[in-house]
Amino acid sequence: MTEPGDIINTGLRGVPVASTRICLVDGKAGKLVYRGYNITELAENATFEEVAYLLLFEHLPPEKELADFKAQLTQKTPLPGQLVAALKTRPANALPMDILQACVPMLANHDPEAGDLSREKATDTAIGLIARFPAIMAAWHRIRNGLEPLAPKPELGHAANFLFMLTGETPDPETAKFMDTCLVLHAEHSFNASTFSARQVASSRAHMYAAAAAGVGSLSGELHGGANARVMQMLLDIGALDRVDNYVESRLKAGEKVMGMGHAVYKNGDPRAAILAPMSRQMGEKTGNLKWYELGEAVRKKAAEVFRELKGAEIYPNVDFYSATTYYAMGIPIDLFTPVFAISRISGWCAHVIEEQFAGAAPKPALYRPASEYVGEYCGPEECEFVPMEKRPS
Ligand SMILES: CC(=O)SCCNC(=O)CCNC(=O)[C@H](O)C(C)(C)COP(=O)(O)OP(=O)(O)OC[C@H]1O[C@@H](n2cnc3c(N)ncnc32)[C@H](O)[C@@H]1OP(=O)(O)O
Ligand SMILES: O=C([O-])CC(=O)C(=O)O
Repeated sequence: MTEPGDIINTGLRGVPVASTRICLVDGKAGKLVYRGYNITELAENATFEEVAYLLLFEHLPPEKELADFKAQLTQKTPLPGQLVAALKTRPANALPMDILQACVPMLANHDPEAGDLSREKATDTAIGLIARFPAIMAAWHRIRNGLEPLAPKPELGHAANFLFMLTGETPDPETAKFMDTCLVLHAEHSFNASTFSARQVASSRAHMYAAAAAGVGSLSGELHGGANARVMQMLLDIGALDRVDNYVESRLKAGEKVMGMGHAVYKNGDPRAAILAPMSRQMGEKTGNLKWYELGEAVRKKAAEVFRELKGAEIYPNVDFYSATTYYAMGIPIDLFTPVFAISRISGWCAHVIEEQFAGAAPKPALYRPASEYVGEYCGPEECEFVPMEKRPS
């Protein structure tokens, strides 16, 4: 309950609700840091497996620990047969993010220790979820196309294996590297909506699977991870450079959003977009089709110009803007763009669940329970008197 004069922070923008050692998002400086390491350094030098390890275990892995971690990922990747059988009963037009979200509690069903709330178990479940998210999405894509799921190849890295399990072809090293970098860039982002959802569920001491399923649901929305698919749909709708100005102007003037632009925290640009932009161009060059990169650039410039005119402020592309054209050039189906985000972000969610439940920095995490202002009805000055069914107006 609120008191008169209380300020209502819809969206909790800028309201600190926890301390975290996992990630710094510095909106003013346009800086992103995972456990002390700048994202630019990580994108250039680290693999997704190293980053996932860093997020979960709080340090970069020495060689042997990384080898063990990769072996655990490979060992945990195969899906329970009954889960694959269940996927075969789903309608082919089911949304992939719904499929992914539904599979998370199914994995819990097949884990006899799901209810073990120890830190060791949470870490083990985390590795299992990181291993299986790509397997679930690749299996689902093949099943909906009438194909059998594929087992991973132990000699491939996480990113390359996802592409292999999806397409049945081992990706070329450059494409595999780009996908790996995309996974590094999407792994973590402090208290974004999906991570907050996962932490909020974990704060009730629910298990890792319950928190991860909440994360998937939150990420699916078009204002969050779902924006990458919406960016590509927008570019396809526009279709040609000479239609960009009209499309962007009419959208912004009607008070509608240009997807992939703007950010709740970065007001001077998203550092991940700066890394992804050249990757999107290079993937376009590699496939001999720069059309979507160039169309994106035209949208970005026009949106910034019209936004400045309308609001007197700058707007920049976010991580979802260039990942869209990068994935499209890689041949990833549009409805799998957001699942690719989830395949990476599961590592951040898991690190946050562990922090929330076992490793919180001071002040110690608490069950999330914000307040709300009641603006509903009373019947006069008092609560309403209960009306029996026969006396209610029809
Ligand atoms: C991984 C991620 O989740 S990154 C974000 C992915 N989402 C998108 O790309 C969807 C498009 N972008 C947006 O909707 C927004 O930029 C958000 C929700 C991400 C962040 O919004 P915020 O900056 O926190 O706040 P807010 O919604 O108040 O934006 C400020 C103003 O800019 C406008 N604005 C922000 N982004 C956009 C946009 N992409 N297109 C048009 N207008 C926009 C808002 O409508 C608002 O206008 P108003 O003051 O007249 O109401
Ligand atoms: O932090 C946010 O609000 C959204 C975001 O960029 C992310 O989750 O990667």
